[in-house]
Amino acid sequence: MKAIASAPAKMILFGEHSVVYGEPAIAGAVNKRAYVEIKKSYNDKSILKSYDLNFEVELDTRNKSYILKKGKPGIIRYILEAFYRVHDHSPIVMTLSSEIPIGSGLGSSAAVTVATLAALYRYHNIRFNKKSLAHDAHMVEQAVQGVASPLDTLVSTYGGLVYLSRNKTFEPFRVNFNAPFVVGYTNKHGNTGKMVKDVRSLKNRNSKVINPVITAMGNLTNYAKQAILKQDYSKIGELMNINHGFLDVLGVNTVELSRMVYAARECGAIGSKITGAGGGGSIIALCPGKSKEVARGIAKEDNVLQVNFTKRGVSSRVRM
Ligand SMILES: Nc1ncnc2c1ncn2[C@@H]1O[C@H](COP(=O)(O)OP(=O)(O)OP(=O)(O)O)[C@@H](O)[C@H]1O
Ligand SMILES: C[C@@](O)(CCO)CC(=O)[O-]
Ligand SMILES: [Mg+2]
Repeated sequence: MKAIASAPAKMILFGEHSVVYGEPAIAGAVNKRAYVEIKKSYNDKSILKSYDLNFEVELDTRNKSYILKKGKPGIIRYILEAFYRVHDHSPIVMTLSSEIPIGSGLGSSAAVTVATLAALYRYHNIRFNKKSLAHDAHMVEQAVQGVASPLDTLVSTYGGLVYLSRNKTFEPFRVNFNAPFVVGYTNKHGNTGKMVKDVRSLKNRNSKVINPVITAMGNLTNYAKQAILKQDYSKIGELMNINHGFLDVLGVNTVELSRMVYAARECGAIGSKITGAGGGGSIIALCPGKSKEVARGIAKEDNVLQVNFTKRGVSSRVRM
């Protein structure tokens, strides 16, 4: 018997970082996924491995520890946190494969966490639904990162384009929003846990300056919600540019991200901004009628990822 699960990456359109302080955010699932398979091990060892990410770990479930046979511990921490919450001591082999660039602001950690938990629940025949899964995945991200909003794990679980409000209710957008975005990413990775902590200490050191910025980011997201409902691309673009400026204020911008953001605008994007935690990672550019030009402009020095929004969230099953 095998348990199989997959979950999508996400793109944050508005509200990264400010969402950690309870401000609203808008994000959508995209058609790049993380896939997890869990099956019984035929020796007494439990192994977690990924060919894509080039790691292999032997689990010591009784001591909640592990031996790293190959690769970097990074993303493994999310998988282990999920395992220790659900798994017993029975030996298994878990394989992860992922189409999502890691540490690039596209929610690789959330997708891996959601897919791992869903596969574990299937493997152990534990009842779950999207609400409980999104909650549990958020707990895992929070445990690993210290601080995390529920946004990434919600989007990865439910799929679609969603608005997370100030009181943490989340609403799917009822419009068919197919705005043409180009994603650019650098080879320099960000680390969400570190970026969130850096923003928090900047905020603590300069609260009277940074607190109003965070509130303004929330207000901006609410304007953006209206603009999306009206499919008003030029307003969305204008708000993306302002949002990028605020993220720069929070200190999560980098030379590479700036380079991509301005290259995109020069090539005809009507809005461009960091997406995700920053410190490396990705930008998104809204470029109606100019996608090819913008992709070419970014690709001169960085990488382009072709993505589309998807309604498909987590998916899981058991195969005999
Ligand atoms: N090559 C790698 N192999 C394994 N883990 C990695 C590798 N590169 C980065 N990591 C780890 O992967 C994790 C990525 O999660 P993180 O939340 O930082 O990024 P993300 O989810 O892709 O972006 P965001 O949270 O901004 O959407 C980090 O813990 C990082 O240490
Ligand atoms: C930076 C952040 O807002 C988004 C990371 O994709 C962190 C979080 O919401 O947990
Ligand atoms: Mg993450």
